[in-house]
Amino acid sequence: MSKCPLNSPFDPAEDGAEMSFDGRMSYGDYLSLDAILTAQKPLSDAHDEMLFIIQHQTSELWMRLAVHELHAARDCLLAGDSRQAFKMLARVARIFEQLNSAWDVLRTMTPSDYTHFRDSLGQSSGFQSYQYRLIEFMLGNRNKAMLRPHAHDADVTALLENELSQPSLYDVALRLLSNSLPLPAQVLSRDVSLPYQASDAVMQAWTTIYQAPETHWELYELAEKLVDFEDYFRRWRFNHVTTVERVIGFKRGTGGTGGVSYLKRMLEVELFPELWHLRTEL
Ligand code: HEM
Ligand SMILES: N[C@@H](CC(=O)c1ccccc1NC=O)C(=O)O
Repeated sequence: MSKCPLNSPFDPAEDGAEMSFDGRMSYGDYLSLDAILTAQKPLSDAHDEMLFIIQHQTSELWMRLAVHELHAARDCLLAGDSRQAFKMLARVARIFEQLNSAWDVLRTMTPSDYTHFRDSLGQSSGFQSYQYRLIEFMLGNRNKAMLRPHAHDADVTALLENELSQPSLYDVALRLLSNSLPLPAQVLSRDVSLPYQASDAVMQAWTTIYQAPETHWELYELAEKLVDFEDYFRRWRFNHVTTVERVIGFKRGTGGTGGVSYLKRMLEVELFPELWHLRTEL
């Protein structure tokens, strides 16, 4: 007679599942779940504040991985290991795709829901996300004014300043490009802590790559990986500003900026300008 599953439920221990974790590392130990799952501390009674907190915390976790991958990708490019770097850049693009999908969850929060706890946020804002700023700095969108909200935190300031002292991912890409096609000295020895200025000579060089991809395959692949990433990054910015307009309209931001007007201005930022402009020339 076959056993009835309801009368004698399956015991995974019979299948070898470990059931005793006294003194042994468990799933929760390895992942530090005690710390992560007790880090949600709503300041109001509003139901949606939990959504808001978790949305931001998960975004910061994905950004942590993006920083890890971007660091490694830049190191690989500097060491001449482009293939590894391409893998990492592809992953960073996927991370941003993940962040883009996540807006759908936050968009279930209506303006009325948000007003129940917006005042509790004080003057805090995503504008003060140091990981977001680090990602922008790593990619090449460098603006020293963005250090100021972090002046109260010496460690974060040091982290961001250290990043500004190193060539950005795009600076490294241009150094690789210059190994195959000559670039002006002012591009290669620029002060990397300053914002990047688009250059005709760089656009000419990238245009040459795109006109004969098969003879410059690695540089072509690198360029397309960068464009692919910027494509996802632009979508993130667009999703953000659209969600913000939907939730707070044209109110000023808690961080003190004009809100939607500031975020719309950021939509115009080009991380890898020549890689977009060359397309008109092909
Ligand atoms: C209802 C949801 C949200 C609203 C109303 C909102 C609103 C705003 C506003 C108004 C700004 C401009 C700065 C200011 O004055 O505050 C801003 C900046 C920012 N927000 Fe959000 N935000 C939302 C969700 C998010 C989420 C989920 C993230 C993910 C981490 C995020 C990350 C950022 C970042 C990184 C900036 C700085 C952007 C830059 O400087 O280019 N925001 N947000
Ligand atoms: N800047 C938002 C507040 C906000 O969104 C926020 C506040 C604290 C922590 C993260 C936030 N998210 C993104 O800016 C606002 O003006 O309503």
